[in-house]
Amino acid sequence: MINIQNLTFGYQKNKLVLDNLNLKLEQGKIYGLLGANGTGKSSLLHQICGIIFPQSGKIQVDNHEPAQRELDFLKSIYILPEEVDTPNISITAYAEIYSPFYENFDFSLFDQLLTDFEIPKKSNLHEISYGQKKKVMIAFGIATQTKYLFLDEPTNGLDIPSKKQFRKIIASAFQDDKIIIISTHQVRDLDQLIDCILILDDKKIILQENVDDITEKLLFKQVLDLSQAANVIYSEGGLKGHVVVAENLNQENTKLDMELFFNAITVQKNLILSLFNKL
Ligand SMILES: Nc1ncnc2c1ncn2[C@@H]1O[C@H](COP(=O)(O)OP(=O)(O)OP(=O)(O)O)[C@@H](O)[C@H]1O
Repeated sequence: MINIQNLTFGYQKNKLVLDNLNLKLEQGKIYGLLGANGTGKSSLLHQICGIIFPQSGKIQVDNHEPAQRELDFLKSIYILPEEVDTPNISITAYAEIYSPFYENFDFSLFDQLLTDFEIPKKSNLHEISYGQKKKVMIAFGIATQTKYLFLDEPTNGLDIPSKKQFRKIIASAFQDDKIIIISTHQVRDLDQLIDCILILDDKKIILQENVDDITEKLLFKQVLDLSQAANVIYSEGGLKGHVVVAENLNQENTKLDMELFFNAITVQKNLILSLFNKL
């Protein structure tokens, strides 16, 4: 369980990045932390991990306060940073050196994930591409089997087949006792993987909704002509007509289009928040 109360943080005292942010996350869900560039997604994750510390407010991860950096807490959490910085050693050596910290590290799972990503484990970390490095670190993170797994922009640098593989790997590695947070502004990559969406905007989490609850209230569809859709909240025109977000007044069953939803909330923030009783 992660419980954040009135979290306030800034790199400079008079310039807050997060202001009185509240958030409660429960086990068994993959959360998508969405927000525009610079809204503070990484800063939030780094505070939950105890890498940087709040100015005020309280963060609780199970019975730990991250800023205390207790060993039991640090062992239960793995964060893949947005920028990966690796030593000049082989992948095998990396796993041997860094895995002992994680008592449930699964070497055979690590090998399997490297095979899935088509990366020879004898490769040197300085002699593979940025995308390949990122895949090694994703595989390492999953193999740690920590209760908390935070992935900051994990699909940056991954090619399209690898993004697809990433979604598959995360979905199959996920277990009910874990919390995964994937922070990104590349929302399209995460369709079908996320259980609950968190939107960070204006220094706060302005929306926390399960995907099922979003599609109960909103529908996402493609129409040739805008007159074919009622109660439209947001639309985008394209070559094949329009994609729309509309109020779901007749309990239609449609699939969440995360990118469209994110764009809609950027343009129609108050209207969408009011539908979710967040205003
Ligand atoms: N080390 C730092 N020192 C000072 N300011 C920083 C530092 N790191 C981030 N910032 C600022 O804090 C704000 C939030 O940055 P953060 O990296 O948390 O945002 P983000 O939502 O993760 O962005 P992105 O999507 O671009 O990765 C930005 O305005 C950024 O310029």
